[in-house]
Amino acid sequence: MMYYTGTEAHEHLLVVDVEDPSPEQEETQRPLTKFGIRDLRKESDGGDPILNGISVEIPKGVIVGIIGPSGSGKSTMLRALNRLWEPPLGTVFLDGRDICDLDVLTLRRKVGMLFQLPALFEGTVADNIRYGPQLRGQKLSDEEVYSLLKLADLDSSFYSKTGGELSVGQAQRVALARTLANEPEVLLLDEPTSALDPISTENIEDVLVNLKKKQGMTIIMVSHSIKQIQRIADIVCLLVKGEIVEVLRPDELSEAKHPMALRFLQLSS
Ligand SMILES: Nc1ncnc2c1ncn2[C@@H]1O[C@H](COP(=O)(O)OP(=O)(O)OP(=O)(O)O)[C@@H](O)[C@H]1O
Repeated sequence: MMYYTGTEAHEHLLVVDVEDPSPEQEETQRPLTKFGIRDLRKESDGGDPILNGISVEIPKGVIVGIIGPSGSGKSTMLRALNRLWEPPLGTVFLDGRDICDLDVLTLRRKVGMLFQLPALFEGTVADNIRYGPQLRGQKLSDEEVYSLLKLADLDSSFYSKTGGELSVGQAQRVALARTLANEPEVLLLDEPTSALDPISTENIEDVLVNLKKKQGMTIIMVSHSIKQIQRIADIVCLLVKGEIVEVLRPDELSEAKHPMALRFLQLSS
């Protein structure tokens, strides 16, 4: 199924082939663009570009991989999407609305984020999962906690465990379940599996692909692993020196034309 996701005036026009959109998405004729990112710019104190005019349309219900050399601005770009960092220039639109017009807590509920290392709060896994809804005065039932655990591929025995009893991979899945408890529409992931072993990595990748397929979740993931991006992403944005220099499908990476992007891909493969 093809989704045309750009505008004529825009630098990056994407036609994305999305497999298996959920039936709900088909029925509601979903809006095509989740994030519209316009000309994000930031210079370092020395005048070097950190973000050098990032502009891209991010479609709904796809996994977008963000790759590029170290220091190219991947994390900075990601953090701009839920206002963990505010760029001095440029605009981010979520469903067509400038994210600066949204209440920041509402924004962060809609746009959840997961980092490289999971940081769980004190208390049990269930306490962690209940935390976000509780802030809004909502108490999750045991069944709701179990179903969030299941969504993150954890069985019910994790309910009353504490952080100290978990492996890093399990803790990352609990952190994911805690984020999912807020019912986000978008997940931002900053190298979520780089501290995990291959089995835990595969578990997380499976969960992410299921979230996309079953819930139409939009997932934007920074990764250093080209192989991982090739396994799960629908679109790849290649950043070099604060600029998106290529937007490709994972199977087109060898066709990258930008010399530094090509070099990066060759060295990383
Ligand atoms: N608020 C800031 N002020 C000044 N410099 C910053 C700021 N945020 C990031 N930088 C610098 O911008 C550059 C891009 O950083 P960023 O962490 O976004 O890159 P990255 O591509 O995610 O790198 P890595 O792959 O190593 O994690 C780095 O040189 C960083 O030191």
